[in-house]
Amino acid sequence: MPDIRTAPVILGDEPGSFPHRVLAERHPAIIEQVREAFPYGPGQHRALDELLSSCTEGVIEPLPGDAADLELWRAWGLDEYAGRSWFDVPWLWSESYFYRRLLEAVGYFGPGAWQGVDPFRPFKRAELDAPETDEELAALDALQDRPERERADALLHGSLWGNRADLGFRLSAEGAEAAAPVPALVADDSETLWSLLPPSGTGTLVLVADNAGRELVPDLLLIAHLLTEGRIGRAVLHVKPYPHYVSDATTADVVDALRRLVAAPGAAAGYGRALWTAMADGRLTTAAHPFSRAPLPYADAPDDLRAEFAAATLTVFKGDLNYRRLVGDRLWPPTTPFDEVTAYFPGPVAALRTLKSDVVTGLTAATEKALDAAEGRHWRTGGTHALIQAGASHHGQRQ
Ligand SMILES: O=P(O)(O)OC[C@H]1O[C@](O)(CO)[C@@H](O)[C@@H]1O
Repeated sequence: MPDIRTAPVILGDEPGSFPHRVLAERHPAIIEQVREAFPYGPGQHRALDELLSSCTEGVIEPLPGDAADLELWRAWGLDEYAGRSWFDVPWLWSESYFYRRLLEAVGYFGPGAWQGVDPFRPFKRAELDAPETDEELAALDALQDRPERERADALLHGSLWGNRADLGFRLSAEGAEAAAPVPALVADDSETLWSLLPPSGTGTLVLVADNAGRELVPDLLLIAHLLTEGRIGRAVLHVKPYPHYVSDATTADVVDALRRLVAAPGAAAGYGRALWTAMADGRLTTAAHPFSRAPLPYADAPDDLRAEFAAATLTVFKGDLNYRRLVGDRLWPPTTPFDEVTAYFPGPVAALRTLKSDVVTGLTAATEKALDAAEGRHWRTGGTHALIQAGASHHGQRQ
């Protein structure tokens, strides 16, 4: 039985490793991509230049003394990590702080005319407007006559594989969508997941969203189905209070996705209208908790958030980043039981995630062996594999 207290926290300090490449290559690429997407002024260009040299060869700088979230970041470890190399602190922390600094550099926090302008909006919009989104929505028409469980499974898989459409990930994994995933699902607890949401259910689903655009649309379709079919009475969609990790969904992205759905032809509009009505009568709400963008695992969630998770019938975490935060961003032996690493979680919990970083738990030894033999380490980060994990047995104990 793997010792869950000793799995090493992932750092970005090993040249050639996946986390190192994200810090050394992806972050500079994101800076340039954002710079090119907007007619920024000289102050913003200067700030982006400074961020570029800081994150590649400098150290972690503290936040400005008047930053509204300074105290939050200090509580999240800023005092401990300021002055150290971006590569030597926990990778999750380093990445999350990079996005905080990027928003700062483009004037997102103001004051000034650029306050609140999402630097990732053009990429999110392009994805929502893409012909692939039309195709995915049109496919809903053929689903309408199928039995409920079949529709539920199709929408669950749509939400799961929608996670492959993450924009930041595409910067360095072009072609992942076309690759043949073998085996596609490395763990499949969908029976457990459905048993937690029986058709006669009236409970609350908390869905901790990941990316906007082509991931958020199928997430919303899944929620619409669960509400309409009475598998849940309420849903709370957790989004980020600020733009984060390139394509993470904010409330503005939920609005864009809902408007896209109601304007679509065919069955898609019906899902959109059902969601619109559910928002109006309170069965669907969005939440943007500050901890959603914390550089920390969910084991450190504050009491109000833990209470919300404890009260939910099921909490579903979407995507790679949320998975890292749910199980802890550590190099677990892949056979470490999912139930064990989520034992701290205060309620039933599930994860829908395509694999885009080294963290993984809950595999059988045979699956791990087959994947290693076929692909070396690539299966962990290539985005061609996915998992559905669910656990109902938990003790809610803090680690
Ligand atoms: O959008 P997702 O599924 O959370 O994936 C984002 C992932 O991309 C990365 O930025 C690089 O893999 C990870 O840090 C992060 O876990």
